[in-house]
Amino acid sequence: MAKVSDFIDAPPAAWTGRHDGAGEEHLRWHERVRLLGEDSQNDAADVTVLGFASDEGVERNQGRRGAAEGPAAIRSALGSLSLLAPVASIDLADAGDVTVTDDRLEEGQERLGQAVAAVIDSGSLPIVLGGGHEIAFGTYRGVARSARRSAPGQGSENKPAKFGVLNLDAHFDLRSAPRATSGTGFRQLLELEEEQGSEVSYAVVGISEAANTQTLFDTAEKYRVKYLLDTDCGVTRRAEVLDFVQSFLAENDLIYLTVDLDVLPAATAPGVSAPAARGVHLEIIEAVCDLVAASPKLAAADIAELNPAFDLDGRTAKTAARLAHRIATHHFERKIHD
Ligand SMILES: N=CN[C@@H](CCC(=O)O)C(=O)O
Ligand SMILES: [Mn+2]
Ligand SMILES: [Mn+2]
Repeated sequence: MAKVSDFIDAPPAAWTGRHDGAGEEHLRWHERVRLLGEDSQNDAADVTVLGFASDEGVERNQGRRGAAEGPAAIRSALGSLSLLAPVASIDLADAGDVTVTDDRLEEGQERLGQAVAAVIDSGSLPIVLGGGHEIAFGTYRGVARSARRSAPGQGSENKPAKFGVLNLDAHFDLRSAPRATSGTGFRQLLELEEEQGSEVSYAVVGISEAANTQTLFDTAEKYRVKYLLDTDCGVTRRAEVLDFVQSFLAENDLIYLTVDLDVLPAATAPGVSAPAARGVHLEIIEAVCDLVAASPKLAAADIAELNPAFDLDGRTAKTAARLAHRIATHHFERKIHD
C-alpha cells in the first residue's frame, strides 16, 4: 500500500510551542504530534495533518499571493493549543507538505490527491492545511480515489457511496477557466464526475450575493448546488444552518469538508486574498465544523486561503488553527465513544 511520505515534497519539521511541564495535564499539540517520515512504521494516527503550500491558483485567479506560507503559519498557531483530558490520548501526526513550485499546480493537486488517499486508506482522518482554495480539487481527488469512495453506500450492497462536498465559503468557486485556479475547483470536480458518469453533491454555506456573479449562480443552479447565503447564516439562524448541514450529512455516505477562511468576517479573518465585508460569524462556522467532524461519514477536511502576509497579529492563523483543533478533537471524541 502506498504511504503518504511517497507523495510529500517537504518532510515535516519539528513542532514548537509553550511547555508548562511533563505531565498530560500540561499537554499541547506540539507535544503530541509525531512526524511521519519514510521510515514511519505506523501511519494510522487518529488525525494526520498535511500541508498544501500553494498560491499558484490564487495568482491565476487574480488574487493576492502569499497563501503558500499558510500551512507553516497554521502549524505554528496549532502548536500551543491545549489537549484537555478527554482528548489527551489522541494520536496526531504531521506528514509534511505537498509543495507547488513554479506554475505546476495540476501536478501538485495530483500529488495531494495521492497523499490524501494514502492517509484515508491507512485509517486516519486527513486535515489538509492550505494554501489557496485550489487545495479543494486535490483533496477531492484524494477522497475520490480512496477505498471509502468505492465502498458500498449505506443500506445498499450494490450502489456506491454517495459523495457530498460541503464548502464553507463566500464564493461558489464554480468558475470556468482555461486552467485550474483557486476559483474553479468545484466546477472541475462536478465536470469530472459528470464525465465519469458518477455523482457528487455540492453544498455551500455562506455565499455572498455581492461576491458571485449571475453566471456563477446559474452554474450553481445547473449543478443543483444547495447553498445558504451569508444573510441566512446569522447567529440567530444557528438551528436552520445546522438543519441544512444535518440534511446534507443524512443524504450522503461520505463527506469532504472544506473551509475557505474568507467565509468569516474580515475582522476575524483579515489574512485572506478576498476578505468578507459581512461574512458568517465564527460561532456558526465552528458549530458546523463540530457537527461534521462528529460524523463518521467525514473522510477528509481542509482549511484554505490563509495568507499570513495580510494577517493582523496572527488572528486568521489562530482562527484556522482553532477550526483544525475542533475538527480533530470532535472527530476523535466521536471515535472513542463509538
Ligand atoms: N477562491 C476563490 N475566490 C473568489 C475570489 C473573489 C475575489 O477575488 O474577489 C472567486 O474566484 O470568486
Ligand atoms: Mn472564498
Ligand atoms: Mn473558495
